[in-house]
Amino acid sequence: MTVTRGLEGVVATTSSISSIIDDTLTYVGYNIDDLAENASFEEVIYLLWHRKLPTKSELEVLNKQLAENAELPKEVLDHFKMYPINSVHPMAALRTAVSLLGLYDQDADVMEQESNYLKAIRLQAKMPTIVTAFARIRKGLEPVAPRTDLSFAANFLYMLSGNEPDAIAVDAFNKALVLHADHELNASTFTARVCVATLSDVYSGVTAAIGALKGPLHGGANEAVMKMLSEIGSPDNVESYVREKLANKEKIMGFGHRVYRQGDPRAKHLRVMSEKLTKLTGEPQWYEMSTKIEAIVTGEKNLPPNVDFYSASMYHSLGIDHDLFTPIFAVSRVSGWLAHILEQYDNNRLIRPRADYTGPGMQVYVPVDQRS
Ligand SMILES: CC(=O)SCCNC(=O)CCNC(=O)[C@H](O)C(C)(C)COP(=O)(O)OP(=O)(O)OC[C@H]1O[C@@H](n2cnc3c(N)ncnc32)[C@H](O)[C@@H]1OP(=O)(O)O
Ligand SMILES: O=C([O-])CC(=O)C(=O)O
Repeated sequence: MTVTRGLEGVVATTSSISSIIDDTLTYVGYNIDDLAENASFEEVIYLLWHRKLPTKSELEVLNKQLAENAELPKEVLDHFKMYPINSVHPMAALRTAVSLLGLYDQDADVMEQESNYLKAIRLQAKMPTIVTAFARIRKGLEPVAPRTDLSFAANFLYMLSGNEPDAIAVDAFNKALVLHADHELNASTFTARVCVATLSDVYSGVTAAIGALKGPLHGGANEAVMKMLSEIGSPDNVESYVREKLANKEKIMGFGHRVYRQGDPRAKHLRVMSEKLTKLTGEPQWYEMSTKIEAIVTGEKNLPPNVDFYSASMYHSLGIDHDLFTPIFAVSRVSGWLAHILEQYDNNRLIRPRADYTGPGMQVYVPVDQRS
């Protein structure tokens, strides 16, 4: 057997959702640069789920469906109050809440295409409400109910703070949502597809994907980047901190990628937003530190920053708690997970690779009282 560690380079499925070819990322053939500059996140959701950009009326229907489904069942809100609120990570809370939502969806196990599409809408609509409600409840604040007249990006920021966000914040947050929406067969998307390929339900697929996104080698890296920036504390400390880490063969979070070689095309958009927002908030040191880190890691290791690097300082500048960065990634990426889950159902085959066994050869069972 030939083992490909980490399945590097293995092509495990066909997909018509997003592609990475020669370091260019496209969603259904649209370059990510074009979408980041021009599209609303709602348009991107439609694009990923229907493989075409919506007409005005199609977009209005989707917006209405998302708005109408954003409220959480009371049971889910009450459940948050039972969590060990001061120690639980919001990604664990999100994973649990999505699983719990499945209990209150009577159609959770209905496997028809239309039913699965409607579940996709319900889940996409509720993800921001879960993340923001949990973020408030743990601070002793009441959750803020979703509004039907705000965009997806504006509604998230509104539910988080209780105040209507300004246009600059909404634009930046919308761009971040667009940039994180899908990424071919990344680890969490693959996890979702493996899960539903057993013909398990949509809630199970998304719950599994959240678990995979949580790790610091994947979506959890954005929070880890902010932890690193906070530890470094000032641009003057960057040089010694980074060089010591590299000398100890430790990884610098937010750098490197399994697929991109020249660089992650999403990072430049986040870099621009990080520069703008850190200046606006009077904390340019976060951006300055980030660019210094980039210069050293790129120079020493030839590793460019990935999507998680500049998103950290950008989200920080929006006043968002650091442990909400990865849940925000999930709020966007669930659109991609759901697109892949629906695609998997449409052309399903169980995903079941092999393992090259390296344990002992045949052994004879010895009863427990005869073992030394
Ligand atoms: C949304 C996302 O998931 S984007 C990725 C987010 N993750 C991170 O930012 C975490 C930091 N980066 C990493 O750990 C890796 O680059 C990954 C997980 C993204 C990709 O991993 P892989 O393709 O398996 O590469 P692997 O970890 O084998 O690294 C290859 C070599 O580059 C080095 N390397 C890779 N990333 C880094 C890094 N961030 N800092 C320092 N060295 C690194 C490794 O140490 C290894 O060196 P070696 O060959 O001398 O042992
Ligand atoms: O594709 C990957 O391996 C990780 C990544 O950048 C993403 O999921 O956005």
